[in-house]
Amino acid sequence: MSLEYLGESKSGQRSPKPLVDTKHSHNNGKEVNFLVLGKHSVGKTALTVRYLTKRFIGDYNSEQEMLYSHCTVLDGKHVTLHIIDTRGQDKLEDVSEDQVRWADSVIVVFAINDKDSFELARSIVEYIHNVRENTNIPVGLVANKSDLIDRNDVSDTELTRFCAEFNLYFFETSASEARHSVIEVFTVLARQVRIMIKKREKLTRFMSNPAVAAKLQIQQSFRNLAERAWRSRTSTL
Ligand SMILES: Nc1nc2c(ncn2[C@@H]2O[C@H](COP(=O)(O)OP(=O)(O)OP(=O)(O)O)[C@@H](O)[C@H]2O)c(=O)[nH]1
Repeated sequence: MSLEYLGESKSGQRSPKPLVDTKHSHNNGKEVNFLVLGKHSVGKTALTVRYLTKRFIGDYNSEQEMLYSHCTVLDGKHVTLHIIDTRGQDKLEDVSEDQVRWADSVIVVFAINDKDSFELARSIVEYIHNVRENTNIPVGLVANKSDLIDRNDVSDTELTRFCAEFNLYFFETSASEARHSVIEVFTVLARQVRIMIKKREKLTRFMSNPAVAAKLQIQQSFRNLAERAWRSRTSTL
């Protein structure tokens, strides 16, 4: 495993200067961009650091936004994960649209003992959905601090409905007590990103095949002819 710290930003504006080039290059899924969002103190840094270093420190610097680059092996293939651990949002306006566009996958975190953090997570998910409407990216909803189970403030029904509505990958994690739950978040989402990229590439190859393009064109011409015939028939009636 190699871990490389690439940069930091103290900006908390809606569209801070991106830490990385926000133009997308997929490299056949060899690189995956993760964006970690959520209200202050829900455990974004704890989750990210736990995943990268195996450690739970307990006290983190919340002033800085960090970008990490991490090489790992996923399903037998080398993959580099770029992870932006954001500073934490107080309101939706603190989310950077540039970063949402940069991401191949977004991890939206809330803490189970903080109902407000769930409400903000809800708004963030809706925002991602609007910004990325044409590109279906895997979005993970992470209920962190699951070790504080007796202080759970968010109902299962509410969660199930929300996840179904937005097609979210749901995870319950405890950065402090269960590293395996944290690994699962990054592994499942990175795998989904790779699957989606492969599907998109396959479709692009299929569509760029001249025989397929010609067939589609012929089908479209028939459709246009049929539509014209139908229109002229209905206008004479
Ligand atoms: N009990 C418990 N505490 C946690 C867990 N994860 C994080 N914490 C604690 O929650 C507090 C906030 O954690 P951070 O990782 O700094 O949260 P953050 O979302 O990065 O916060 P900002 O950077 O301010 O946005 C710290 O005191 C952590 O020790 C967890 O799974 N369980």
